[in-house]
Amino acid sequence: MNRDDTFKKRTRLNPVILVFFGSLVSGLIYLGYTSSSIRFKVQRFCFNITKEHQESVLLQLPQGLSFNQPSVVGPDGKIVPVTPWLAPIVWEGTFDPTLIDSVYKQQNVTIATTVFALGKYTVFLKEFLESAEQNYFVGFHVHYYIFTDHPEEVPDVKLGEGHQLTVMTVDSSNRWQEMTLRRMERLEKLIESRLVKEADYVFSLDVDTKFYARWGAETLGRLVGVLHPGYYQTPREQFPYERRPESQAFIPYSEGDYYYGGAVLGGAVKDVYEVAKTCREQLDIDAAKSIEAAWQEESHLNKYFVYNKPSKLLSPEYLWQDFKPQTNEVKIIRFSQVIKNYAAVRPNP
Ligand SMILES: CC(=O)N[C@H]1[C@@H](OP(=O)(O)OP(=O)(O)OC[C@H]2O[C@@H](n3ccc(=O)[nH]c3=O)[C@H](O)[C@@H]2O)O[C@H](CO)[C@H](O)[C@@H]1O
Ligand SMILES: [Mn+2]
Repeated sequence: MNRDDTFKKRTRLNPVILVFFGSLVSGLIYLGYTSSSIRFKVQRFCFNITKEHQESVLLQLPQGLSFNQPSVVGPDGKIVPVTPWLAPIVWEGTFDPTLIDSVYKQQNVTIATTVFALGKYTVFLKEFLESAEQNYFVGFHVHYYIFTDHPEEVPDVKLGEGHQLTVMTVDSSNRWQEMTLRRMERLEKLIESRLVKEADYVFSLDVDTKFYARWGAETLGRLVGVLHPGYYQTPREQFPYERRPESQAFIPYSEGDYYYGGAVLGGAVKDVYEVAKTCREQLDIDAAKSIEAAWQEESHLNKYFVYNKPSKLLSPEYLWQDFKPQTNEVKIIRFSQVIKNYAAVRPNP
């Protein structure tokens, strides 16, 4: 058969093939409109594409860009509910708790929560866990991972439905700075070994804290940081960012929008992994040069957030300090640092 014959054969076959595929396609379209299961699959497929797209948008910023510092409370005393890159700032009154919980319940999400209690900090666990059980993601799947060098001191707190706790025994350190900054490395490893399979979202929280009010699905997002209660009305050149250029956490006086607290870091497992891994790498570079940033991992977290913007910010309602009097703009204190005697709980000054 020469090339011409093949060509003729193909052209002769074409109408048959066309009719066949034509009926197949119209049949599928018909089924698509009549069969609910196919329609459901088509809808799910489209939904996944949209979701994937929205969730993967990284909010990166080049270094050296000049921009004005945004305010958190306006001159009229009113709260500002959004950042200049259009991320929500979660305040009381900006969300409907029942509605937002229902939205995330549909997705059957699991929230991993890492808490470090090394050395004498195990004393904070009881109040932390008891108050969390009253307020923190009530009715959701929550898995606490308690990292400690004293597993026998983890209190037996009754957990609500869907909540579970795993004790992770780790080596002791003799410097408090070491305990706080190694959280990044331990979080990174935990995500690699377990959380990728066990959770959708993860929060890393300070243990010297207490919940006073609801903390629910309004805090979920791709990458979540909290505004530090001590600096949300401070000019950025006075932020306690690391200012020595030798440190990887260095931020120039003309940059940075907010000062974030190291006590809360959260988001989707994959996005928090990027933060933990990057901060751990930067901490390692600093350690090799014998530099420790002003506020350890909090300084590195702030550096990360200046150039990789969080997709959601929690207002200081989500990180207060018990010694700080409540202010007008803060209608509800949800989570707060308890008053601690530094000399009594830390192993070194
Ligand atoms: C409110 C807030 O944002 N606090 C941050 C701030 O001071 P803080 O005074 O809150 O630091 P901190 O003493 O609470 O240490 C941070 C956390 O490390 C753990 N820990 C620390 C010491 C110890 O002996 N055992 C132990 O388990 C524990 O989970 C504790 O909550 O700066 C720290 C870094 O310098 C962290 O970024 C804190 O999150
Ligand atoms: Mn603390």
